[in-house]
Amino acid sequence: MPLMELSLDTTHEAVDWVCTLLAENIDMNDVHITEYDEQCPSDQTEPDVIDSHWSFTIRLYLPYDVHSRVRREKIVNLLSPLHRTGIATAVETAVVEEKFTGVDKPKPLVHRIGKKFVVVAPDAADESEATDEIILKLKTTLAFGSGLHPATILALKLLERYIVPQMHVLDLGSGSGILSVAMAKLGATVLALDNDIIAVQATQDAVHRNGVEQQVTVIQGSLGSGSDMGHWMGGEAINNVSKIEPQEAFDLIVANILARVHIALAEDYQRSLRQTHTDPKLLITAGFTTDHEEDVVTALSAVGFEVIDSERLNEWVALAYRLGS
Ligand SMILES: C[S@@+](CC[C@H](N)C(=O)[O-])C[C@H]1O[C@@H](n2cnc3c(N)ncnc32)[C@H](O)[C@@H]1O
Repeated sequence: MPLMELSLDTTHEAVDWVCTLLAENIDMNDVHITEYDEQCPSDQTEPDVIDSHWSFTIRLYLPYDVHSRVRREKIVNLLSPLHRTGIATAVETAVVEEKFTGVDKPKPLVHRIGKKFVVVAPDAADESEATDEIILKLKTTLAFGSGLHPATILALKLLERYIVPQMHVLDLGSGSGILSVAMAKLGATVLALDNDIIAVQATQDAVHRNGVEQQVTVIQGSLGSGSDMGHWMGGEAINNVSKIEPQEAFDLIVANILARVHIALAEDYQRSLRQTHTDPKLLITAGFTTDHEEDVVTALSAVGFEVIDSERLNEWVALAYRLGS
């Protein structure tokens, strides 16, 4: 039976967003994402700037029948705001006999991040990991964090430098669970908090899929005053959000979250880190662009955090801090 193929190109910043919109409406098994620039050698580490505006091609397939036009309209309408704001191309339509007519069948997306992380398809077979590789398997869900967004990439690059085995860490705003799984695979024990139930379920799925249940606890909750902040997309209050009181419990906190949340939680971060004789108290913040950097750093410096490292990709920035004693 013929298929209707819809395709569009999109950016690093928007690819998660496109997937989130699609996941709500169609079976993600019929969606294929390929990196735009396949010339990039697989052992190349992430560049600081991505030159090409378009980073990914997304193709999706629908049955070609009497309902196709309506289905197509729905998807085009869904994605048109992204096209209007210049972060996705218009949707192109073709009727094809089989998937990937006229193009090379995309290989499953394997995305290398930093020196160690490799994001693979959610159902990829368990292969023995090369000693220097850490495999992350993630299902596409409505939760943020496929590993393709710059903020996630930058957070992972800092985590691979600062996580050491036996650390106890907090992942605030765990989304898809990608950072929690990565930290567990680096040897940490993790408390993963998200105030959104969809993200909590996605994190639980990622934890099971990657076999790190022993190391990661997942709770629908937030840290201190973060529990009263409501949903990040709309701000409305959310029920059943547990409040984790800030008390000296963690060796490191990572939060890929909006700048205003980092600013509001500066004191809660500070009170949640524990003193050990040997290790510094560490914080990693991501989720904002350089225009918010000064405000975030000012708020965190005021409670004793000192910037010790950074990662940048286009206008996105992630910072690592040490808390002075
Ligand atoms: C940008 S996503 C990050 C997902 C993932 N950690 C990553 O790095 O890709 C931010 C997540 O924080 C969650 N979030 C936003 N505000 C929050 C708050 N006040 N407390 C807890 N979670 C929050 C959102 O639901 C969302 O899943």
